[in-house]
Amino acid sequence: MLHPKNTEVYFTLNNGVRMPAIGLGTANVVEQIPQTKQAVKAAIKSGYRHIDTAWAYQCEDRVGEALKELFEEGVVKREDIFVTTKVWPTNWDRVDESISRSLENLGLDHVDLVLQHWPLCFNRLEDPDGIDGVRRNPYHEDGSPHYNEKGDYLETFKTLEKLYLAKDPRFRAIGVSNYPVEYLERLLKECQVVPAINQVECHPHLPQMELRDFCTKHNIRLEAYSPLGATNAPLIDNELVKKIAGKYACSTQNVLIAYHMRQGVVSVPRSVNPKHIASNVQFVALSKEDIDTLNKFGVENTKRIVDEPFAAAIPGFRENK
Ligand SMILES: NC(=O)C1=CN([C@@H]2O[C@H](COP(=O)(O)OP(=O)(O)OC[C@H]3O[C@@H](n4cnc5c(N)ncnc54)[C@H](OP(=O)(O)O)[C@@H]3O)[C@@H](O)[C@H]2O)C=CC1
Ligand SMILES: O=C1O[C@H](CO)[C@@H](O)[C@@H]1O
Repeated sequence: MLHPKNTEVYFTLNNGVRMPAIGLGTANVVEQIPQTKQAVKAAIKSGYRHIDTAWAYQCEDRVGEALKELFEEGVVKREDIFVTTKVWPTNWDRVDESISRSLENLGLDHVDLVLQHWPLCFNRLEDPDGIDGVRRNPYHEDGSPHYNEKGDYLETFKTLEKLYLAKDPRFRAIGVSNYPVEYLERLLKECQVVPAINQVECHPHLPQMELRDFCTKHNIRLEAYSPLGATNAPLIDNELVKKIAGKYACSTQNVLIAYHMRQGVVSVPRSVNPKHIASNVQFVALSKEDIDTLNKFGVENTKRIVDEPFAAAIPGFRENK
């Protein structure tokens, strides 16, 4: 039986916008930021039609340069691709400006999706080495996060909602990231627009079963970040994933991506290696039984890999640290 490539699979969001099920992640480690442009070009040429970026990744300009060249070369048109950007917690009360800044960096007149990056409000500490002169991750001298104590994390989504309802042409859909169930419950009580996406860490060590069920029930699509286990892709050496990959004669990377695709979850594996980028598109018809096995493994061996001390205020993120 012929299967599509991962890049040919699309999911429909709750407002009717179609989103490619796989995208290229661009949260490159600092030394690799200059490689972002060639990674985006390699991805689009391998069939990807979705780029996941953010103001905080300091590479929107490089994503933009790649897209500009691809448009000029006639490889793709703007309407063929899906671009996501995000509003960082230092910009929690400057949503409008943050979106404009991202568009300026990207050289685009609109993105497809804007996410609230984290349900947090940071103080803006001036820092010449920061982003746009502001420290990205602000901490007090004692190491505690520099939260804006008067800030309410939901304000950011409420502003996105206001712009969305006013038909702001700068984006087509809005969503959140790193929202646990209790924050989504509050959001659904206080807002009219249901987020199209909740982008969270998700992989066989963190299957997010409760959050996934909640999102499915409320028509919020889950999107998996760090699908390979973040930098250096540690999950590609997981013994259970290796065993399952053996059954399908595919790579463990392909199983890790299929795990999401087959459950209706968007995923955004990052790579700056054109061979990896191209190989990550191989579709695997992972069976329900194998997905259940991976989910059971995650429930019994739950492990959050991405550990951000600034996330301490969010329920479920750092209680055991
Ligand atoms: N909303 C949020 O708070 C967050 C969002 N994200 C988003 O999710 C994306 C993905 O998550 P991220 O944490 O970056 O990590 P991933 O789980 O995507 O893993 C990235 C690592 O996997 C390696 N890799 C990729 N493909 C292969 C392959 N085929 N074989 C071997 N190694 C491979 C990459 O190395 P190489 O370059 O050498 O291929 C890189 O070291 C981010 O880039 C970002 O866009 C991530 C974290 C938080
Ligand atoms: O999106 C993001 O990527 C970085 C690195 O994992 C993290 O701080 C942020 O949420």
